[in-house]
Amino acid sequence: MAAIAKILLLGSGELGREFTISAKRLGCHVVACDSYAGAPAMQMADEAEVFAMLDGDALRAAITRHAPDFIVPEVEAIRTEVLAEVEAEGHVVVPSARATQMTMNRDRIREVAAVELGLHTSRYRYAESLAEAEAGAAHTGFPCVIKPVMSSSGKGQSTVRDAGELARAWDYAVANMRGDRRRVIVEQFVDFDYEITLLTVRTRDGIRFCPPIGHRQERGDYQESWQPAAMAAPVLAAAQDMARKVVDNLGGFGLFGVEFFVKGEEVIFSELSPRPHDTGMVTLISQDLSEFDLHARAILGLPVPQPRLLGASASAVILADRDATAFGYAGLAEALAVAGGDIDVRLFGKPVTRPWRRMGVALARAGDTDAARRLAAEAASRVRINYDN
Ligand SMILES: Nc1ncnc2c1ncn2[C@@H]1O[C@H](COP(=O)(O)OP(=O)(O)OP(=O)(O)O)[C@@H](O)[C@H]1O
Ligand SMILES: NCC(=O)N[C@@H]1O[C@H](COP(=O)([O-])[O-])[C@@H](O)[C@H]1O
Ligand SMILES: [Mg+2]
Repeated sequence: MAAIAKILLLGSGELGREFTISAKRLGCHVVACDSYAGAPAMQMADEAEVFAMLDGDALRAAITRHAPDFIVPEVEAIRTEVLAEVEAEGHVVVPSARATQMTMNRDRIREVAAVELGLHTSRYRYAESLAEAEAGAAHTGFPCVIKPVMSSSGKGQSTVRDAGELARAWDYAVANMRGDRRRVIVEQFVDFDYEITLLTVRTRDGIRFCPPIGHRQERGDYQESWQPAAMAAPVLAAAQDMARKVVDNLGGFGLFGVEFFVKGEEVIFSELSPRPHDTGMVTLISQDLSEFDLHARAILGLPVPQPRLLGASASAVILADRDATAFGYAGLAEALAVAGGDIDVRLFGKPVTRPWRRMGVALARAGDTDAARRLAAEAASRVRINYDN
């Protein structure tokens, strides 16, 4: 194999797809894995493997069969105990088996951040029953946010305004949690002014920060993001200091998406991804090196320069609204014709639609972030999904 490195990619969604493109440009061989065939990254990769990554035996078999130089998780739902075992046997897990274990479970990363590192977080309690959730809410006060400790993209998450809504939130969390732990975190609702993702790259030559990314979420899932987010210098410095502490604790090399809420001068750590972040897709148009390029370079031990911002930019998601296997796209030309800035679109090639499933993203670069957000939203709205059934 005349590749510079072999990568086993665990998870093959849109983030893995762009990462695969970045890694392949640098001469890597990529084996893309996920639980279904034809996943976005598989369409770009050298090889594909379909299996349940929470199945420890299947995961270990894939690692043994491919003997990769780097194991690169792309989703959280992975049998991370196996990653810890193979790391101990000499495999390289990106960024580290510890990082994947801590971030797969909200309670574990919360303990690292709030207890071990003493970072400022929202008030919280864990609960394994409705009665414990009620006690948790008594501790946080209302409103509070209930989330399964194992979930992502807002799945199973709800905001509870009063005690009467708790039972429904508990049931919803239990019904939508993944993995095998019936546990939720009850978090104080933070009435933040804005929230950011701070893309933080841990390289052999030290830490690099991308300019902060602002974003807006609905149903716990991201709708639009923009870069740079306007922040006072001391507030950004405080976030950078916290991000540095967390990624140094987790260890390894690669890019992390560290999430914060900001209220006035107060910076509240929320959570992080030890991998490229969905809100960071804006870097596909905003930076000379995207978050995917930075992740690839950091993993491979290549030089990682300070990323350069090319201009104020934004991303806006393109969502499906129903279940379908037969569908097509229209309006791409109209989207790319949006005037007033530089426009681009990514369609992920997902084989089926679901209500709210992210199928693509529109990107825009303009004079300022407000203009970029307007253009990205306009471009996203012009891409239509035509359902045949
Ligand atoms: N305690 C809170 N107070 C106010 N808003 C919150 C709180 N927790 C979560 N949110 C809102 O919900 C969004 C999603 O929450 P969080 O990042 O914890 O979920 P997630 O499922 O891990 O999402 P992702 O995987 O996309 O990062 C946050 O970005 C924020 O907008
Ligand atoms: N917030 C995490 C996130 O955005 N993850 C991205 O979504 C994919 C799953 O999408 P799907 O649910 O449409 O298959 C994941 O594979 C990853 O690329
Ligand atoms: Mg999040």
